[in-house]
Amino acid sequence: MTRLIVVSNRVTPPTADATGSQGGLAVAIGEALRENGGVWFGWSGQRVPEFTGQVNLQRAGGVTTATVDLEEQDVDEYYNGYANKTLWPLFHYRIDLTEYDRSFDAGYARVNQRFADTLLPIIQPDDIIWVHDYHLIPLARELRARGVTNRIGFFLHIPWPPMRLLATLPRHKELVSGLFDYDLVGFQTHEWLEAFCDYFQREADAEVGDGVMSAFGRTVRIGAFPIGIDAGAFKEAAKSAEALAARERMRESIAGRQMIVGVDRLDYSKGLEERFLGYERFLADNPERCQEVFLLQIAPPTRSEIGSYQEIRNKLDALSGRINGAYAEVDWVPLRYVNRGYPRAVLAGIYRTARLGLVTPLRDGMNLVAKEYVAAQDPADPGVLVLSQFAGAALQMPEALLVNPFSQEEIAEAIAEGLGMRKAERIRRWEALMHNVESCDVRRWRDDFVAALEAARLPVAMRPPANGGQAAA
Ligand SMILES: O=P(O)(O)OC[C@H]1O[C@H](O[C@H]2O[C@H](CO)[C@@H](O)[C@H](O)[C@H]2O)[C@H](O)[C@@H](O)[C@@H]1O
Ligand SMILES: O=c1ccn([C@@H]2O[C@H](COP(=O)(O)OP(=O)(O)O)[C@@H](O)[C@H]2O)c(=O)[nH]1
Repeated sequence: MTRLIVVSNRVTPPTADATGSQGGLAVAIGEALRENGGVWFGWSGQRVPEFTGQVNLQRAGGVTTATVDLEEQDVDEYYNGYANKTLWPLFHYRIDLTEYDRSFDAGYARVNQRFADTLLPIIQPDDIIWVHDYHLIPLARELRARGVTNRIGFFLHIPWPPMRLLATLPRHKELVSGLFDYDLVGFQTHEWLEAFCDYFQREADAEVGDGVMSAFGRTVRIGAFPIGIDAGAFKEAAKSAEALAARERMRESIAGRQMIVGVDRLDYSKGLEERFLGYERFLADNPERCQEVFLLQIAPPTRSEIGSYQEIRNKLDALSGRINGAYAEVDWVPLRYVNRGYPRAVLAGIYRTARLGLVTPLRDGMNLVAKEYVAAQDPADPGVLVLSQFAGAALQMPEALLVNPFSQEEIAEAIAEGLGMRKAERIRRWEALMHNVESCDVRRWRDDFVAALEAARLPVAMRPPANGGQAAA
């Protein structure tokens, strides 16, 4: 039987959910592998004085993980450096925050080589290999150089930037041409897929056909595969004992008010500063209503060794203090700003209690929180989703109140509209949103990608379309 090997920077076993520290990629991969078997390979998250290449195999929650520790310099140059100081801001259109440093390039190349060396003995002839995200763009090239002929697919969880932004990256073509060593390259949306094609057409005279692109003498399959959640499990999680306890706790503290909720890693791409300003505008514009409302913002710190993340945290500390200082009363604070993570079952209970889900990233590959908020709602009395038009999820969720997250006015108006929305309208919108969350779930994402990867070397006439989510996106 074909075995699936998933490779991502971080490997978070399913048991880690108790800490609430998972990002969306970890959540989605855990769910995908639990059913299929296979191995999840990547960094353990541990730092050691010297890289040994020793692989730690573990089985937890139905998933086999194979992890390696990285040395301090690797973490600095590869994870904090090239991945998160260079590629992350650049791919989220933030060239003002992008740092270019040759030592980062070297560390990034070294870790990709180390991943290839340690993964090599695990690979069996019929395995298909699925590589995730911007940390590992050169991995297929490294594996091919070591003689690996298995099918290898790549999925980018974050946006693909416009050509003119990508061109600001030193040696950009050298980096991204590595994607032609994969058999299939997938994106969250057609918008990112188009930007990808545009780059190679302009920079490498690529030819784009039906689900394929040719350049550098090679042809790669391409497609859009929007990631989803395990909607059924999340719906159930919202009714679990943990969720019920969270709802009870929230109900007491809400004291009859309407709760707005935001849940995001503390990342500048999530638009938290603009969100707080939009909410402040709502408070200023609606003095008669504001004490009936509060915003709960859950924002676990992330990548906190990086200066731009320390800066956004400082800004949000100051801004939340300013808003509460200006508006709070002895028995009410407008903004509950919480810098810690919660398990998803607890989040499910919190989402269900909130009248409004506020999801306003400035740029986001997909955004699973938007889908989780919808899945957790009570069908008979659902809340309203306010969603940034710049999240990948917006293409699939047009029934949300879509906003430009850079506009304080639009955020303030959407909050007012959402809080005042009549039940019939809330139900109508929620049913349409839920239909999409359920039909484009994490299983469909996995099945579509894996089927396209399995078929990647078939003659064109025998291939299924490599456009998994096209109809839904
Ligand atoms: O591993 P970290 O550095 O702590 O970051 C967590 C993850 O963040 C990013 O998630 C992306 O994937 C989500 C699922 O596809 C998507 O909904 C979201 O829009 C993306 O930002 C990152 O891409 C992952 O590699 C990280 O693991
Ligand atoms: O305290 C928290 C905050 C977030 N999450 C989960 O982390 C994921 C965030 O995924 P998303 O795609 O929204 O953004 P990312 O962090 O991957 O950029 C979602 O599944 C959240 O439920 C969590 O488990 N606990």
